[in-house]
Amino acid sequence: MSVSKNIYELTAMANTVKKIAYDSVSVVERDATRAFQYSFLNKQLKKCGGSSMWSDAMAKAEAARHGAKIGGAVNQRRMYSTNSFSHPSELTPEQNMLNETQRTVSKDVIGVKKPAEFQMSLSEVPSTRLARIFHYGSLAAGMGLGAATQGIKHYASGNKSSISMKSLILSPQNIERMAKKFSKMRGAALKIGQMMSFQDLSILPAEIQQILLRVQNSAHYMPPGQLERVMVKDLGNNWRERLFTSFDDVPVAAASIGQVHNAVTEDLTPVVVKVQYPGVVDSIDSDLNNLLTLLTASAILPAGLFLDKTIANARVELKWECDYIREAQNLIRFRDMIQDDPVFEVPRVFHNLCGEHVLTMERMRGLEITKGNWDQKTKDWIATNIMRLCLLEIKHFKFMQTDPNWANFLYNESTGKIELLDFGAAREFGDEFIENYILILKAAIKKDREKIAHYSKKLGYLTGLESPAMTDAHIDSILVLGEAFSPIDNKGVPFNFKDQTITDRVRGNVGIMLSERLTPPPEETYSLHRKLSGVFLLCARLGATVPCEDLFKEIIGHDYD
Ligand SMILES: Nc1ncnc2c1ncn2[C@@H]1O[C@H](COP(=O)(O)OP(=O)(O)OP(=O)(O)O)[C@@H](O)[C@H]1O
Repeated sequence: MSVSKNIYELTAMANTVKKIAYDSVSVVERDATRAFQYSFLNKQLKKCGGSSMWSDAMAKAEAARHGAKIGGAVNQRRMYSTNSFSHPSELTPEQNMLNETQRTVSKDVIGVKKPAEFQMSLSEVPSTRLARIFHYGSLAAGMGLGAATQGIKHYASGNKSSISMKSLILSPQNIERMAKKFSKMRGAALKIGQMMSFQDLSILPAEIQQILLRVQNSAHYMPPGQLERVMVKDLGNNWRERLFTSFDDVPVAAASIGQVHNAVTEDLTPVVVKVQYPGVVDSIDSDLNNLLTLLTASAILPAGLFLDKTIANARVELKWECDYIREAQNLIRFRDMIQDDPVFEVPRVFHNLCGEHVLTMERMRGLEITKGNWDQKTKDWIATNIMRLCLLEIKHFKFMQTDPNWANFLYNESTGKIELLDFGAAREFGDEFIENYILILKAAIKKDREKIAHYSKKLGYLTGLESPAMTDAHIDSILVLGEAFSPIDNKGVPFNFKDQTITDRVRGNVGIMLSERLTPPPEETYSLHRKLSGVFLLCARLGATVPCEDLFKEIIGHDYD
């Protein structure tokens, strides 16, 4: 490949870099980023021996024009670049090597970084809209530069094969970059990660799955001053002395919307206090827009996902999650619904210790269900009950805790109960939706393709104008969903999730479903399917055998009544 071809590809790459960055950043950030790109790319191009498309003079002129802003950007970058949480042992040798390379490369640009380490670390949540735009903008620019650097290295090493923009964008360095930035931003970025990891895992590129996993395992929490401001605003001055016997400064969990502290009330009841990160609620809209631009402009997400609808759904759920008053009401409602159930426990809310951004509830003592070293019988019992609860939520409660994150289910060995957490995204389903959805499920367990198509149209899942291939793919995926519950498949034998291939087979149909679907799925199915697939994955993770057919018969019934 000739030098001019290399330069041509680099130019194209640079244009994409600019597009990603420009689409995502504000005007102020844009100027700084542009100057940044010019000088950096110019330097890299010179290093690899190609003739520079941005001459020194041009770079200098740009640098002079934007000098002050560049200085500001570099300083901010230096300041923010010291937060790191990934442990090198979590990464492959190649990733570690690449990270080392990235550190060397980034030295040129942003100053020296601290070595990566995994621990709960303090980091201020960017809380103003401008600060958040800066972070997304710098991420976009960083990713673009990362891609350009990789491309330059590729050609400079004498490699003549061409390389796709997508593989450059999804380089290990950029994955690391995104995981770190999303963890710092928290809020929308983290939540989207969580949502997608259950809902759309099968259709996301493996690299994105890797980011989501990393982001979910991150552990940043607010510095004391930021925490104090939120607490004073909601609970008043001297809240600590007035309301608690003790309050642990270091949280036990730092999640997407808030962090969770152990505390003890005045009457010595152990509680947890969930404190929301400031600015998270106000930035949902702009964060989501920035994320959407970043992911689509960089071609990271595949086309045809009805992404707008997914994001619109995420927007609603995120706003729910930030509404701690709504979450408290959900906790009370769910606690009431399961009060006679011998298996489940929902924490009690302490109204006098709550506010708009502070939610105090009874501290549960169980252990996350995937973390205990229990015998298979206990695991089967846990999985069976979680599946039972899911069917109860559909048929009887018409109200569902829709976040199937494994951390939201605890098993308390001493009480023999399963404790349920996180009702932020709990939601109601209308009678009509549930009625039609159940009819689809019933048709699925009877393998009645015509009825699946019929009720899918009624529910708005199909328009009736789809290609036969699309209709077949849709019906096949619904049939797969019903398999665990079907008397035809199971004949009274409990379903073994250890050997199931359900998730893989649904994945097989996804390509055609996405490219040929004419209408986005009904809004309710986003959270419902997230929950269902989460419960399936959970049962698989526990290697459980679950009498799904019996549970379905008992709770939902097999007949079209
Ligand atoms: N009542 C409780 N008792 C004990 N631990 C709790 C309780 N509530 C929350 N936690 C701990 O805090 C973690 C985060 O809480 P929760 O899931 O409610 O917050 P969140 O902001 O909705 O988190 P995420 O973004 O992960 O969904 C839980 O996984 C659990 O470890």
